[in-house]
Amino acid sequence: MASQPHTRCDLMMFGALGDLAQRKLFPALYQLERSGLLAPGSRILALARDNADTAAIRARLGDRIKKHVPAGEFDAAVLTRFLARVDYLCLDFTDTDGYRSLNTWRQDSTASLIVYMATLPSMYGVIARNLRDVSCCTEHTRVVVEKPIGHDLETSRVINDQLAEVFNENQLFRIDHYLGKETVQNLIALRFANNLFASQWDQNHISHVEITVAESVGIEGRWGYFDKAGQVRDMIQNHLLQLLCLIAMDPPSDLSADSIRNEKVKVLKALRPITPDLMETHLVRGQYTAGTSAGQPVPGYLEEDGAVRGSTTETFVALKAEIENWRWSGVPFYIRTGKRLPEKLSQIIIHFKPAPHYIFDPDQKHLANNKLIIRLQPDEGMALQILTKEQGLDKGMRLRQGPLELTFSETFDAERIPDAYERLLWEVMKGNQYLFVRRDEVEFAWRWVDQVIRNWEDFGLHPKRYAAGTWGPVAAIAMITRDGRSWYEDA
Ligand SMILES: NC(=O)C1=CN([C@@H]2O[C@H](COP(=O)(O)OP(=O)(O)OC[C@H]3O[C@@H](n4cnc5c(N)ncnc54)[C@H](OP(=O)(O)O)[C@@H]3O)[C@@H](O)[C@H]2O)C=CC1
Ligand SMILES: O=C1O[C@H](COP(=O)(O)O)[C@@H](O)[C@H](O)[C@H]1O
Repeated sequence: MASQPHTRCDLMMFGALGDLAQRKLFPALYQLERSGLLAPGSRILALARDNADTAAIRARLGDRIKKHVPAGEFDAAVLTRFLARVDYLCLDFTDTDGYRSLNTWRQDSTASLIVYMATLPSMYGVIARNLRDVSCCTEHTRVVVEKPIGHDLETSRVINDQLAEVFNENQLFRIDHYLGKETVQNLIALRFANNLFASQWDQNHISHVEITVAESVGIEGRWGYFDKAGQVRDMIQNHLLQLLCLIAMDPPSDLSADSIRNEKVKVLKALRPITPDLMETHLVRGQYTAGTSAGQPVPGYLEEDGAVRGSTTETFVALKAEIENWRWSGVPFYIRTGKRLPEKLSQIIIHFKPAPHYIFDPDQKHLANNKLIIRLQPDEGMALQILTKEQGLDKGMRLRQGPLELTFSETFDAERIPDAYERLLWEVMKGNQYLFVRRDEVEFAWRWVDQVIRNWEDFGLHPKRYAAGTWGPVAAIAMITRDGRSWYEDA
């Protein structure tokens, strides 16, 4: 991370007492303070509808920050310094007149204004219009909005239109927090700084790609939200498709936001629809039943707090995505993501094709594919599985598979890996949009996801059960096995 604070900012945090703000955003702002990256004079206005004063809200935020920041990174003096920047205003976001107090807080401040909408997407348009009506924003105001943008293409267009009534696209910072993860950004460095990979990155050299984003947690008290979304809307439409784009996109001509986003859009446009005739071979939906997590018994999805009996929402999905373009023709991207899987693990495996002519022991031919394993979380790093000769006089030319290994925490010691939200907030402060999602990306992703959902509904594809603590329904294993492959498991 750059070591200089950027320009002075006034940050308005709508939804300051909500789950995201308390668990992620304020701890991330605290970390920026700790790293000396909040410019002197930068201020934060916490906005929520609790009737409380600034002192009470500072105390509450202090408690939450202490709870969510690792003990070794907590410093009472930093917290005091940080909380001194925070003011609180009680506001119902629908109350237009109440917004005049925002101008009082700004007091003709010349600091850059950042508006963070950490609240329900149905509020985004309301907040935007109210800010405009009291003249609280200018064409320089930066606006951060959270995912999901809508429930489908149509509703996302409504939200995007409402935002566009007030703000230009270059003012909008649509968050996909996976883009803020250090290792996700590393995909760009890996692919475009190393000619070794750049020259091998296509259907001539790669047989298939696997993307796994597994979570061990269940619904975590968000059943009401999650049941309307499901794993495809909650994870595939945004995080997983963004990962796929970063792996599959053509080289951008530079690192500017639009160069990168143009290339990602081309990938989204080239995704093959999963039509009804492909439902049984390309898509598996799952829902967890009671099982275990970290050795403890856990309830099934339909037994969680707030659950409604009979829900057919998926908590797991595995799918085979195909990209219909020159580079990726014939290279399936196997994607799986789910809740209550055995561990938290996000990784991408690039499976290279074998050498054109094999001259070693036929019994070892199954070893012949090189693999690049990119570990996004935890234990961030990369490993290239290569073949070498077994050591020893009696071994002849027996092959052995082993990794060329790069574990970031061991190789680049001491550097703490910043949380995604720290990075993203820092980029908003700098006004850099390259880690944020442009409107057409959101809409092309919805277009693809909408047809997947429409087709499974028409087809009647119900979720298959899997016990909490397992790797999803067996059908997900069958899907890849049918193609003569298997999900990568670390030996
Ligand atoms: N939580 C998470 O881990 C993640 C959340 N997100 C997204 O972030 C956004 C916020 O999510 P989350 O924090 O979980 O949601 P919460 O419901 O916890 O927070 C939303 C906040 O908005 C407030 N709010 C709603 N309507 C009004 C209003 N009219 N006036 C004033 N305040 C209002 C709520 O206040 P009140 O309590 O008084 O109703 C609440 O504090 C959502 O878009 C969500 O999809 C994205 C990724 C992960
Ligand atoms: O956006 C979301 O992401 C989290 C997973 O994020 P991670 O950084 O912990 O991998 C997921 O649990 C949540 O359902 C989803 O809304």
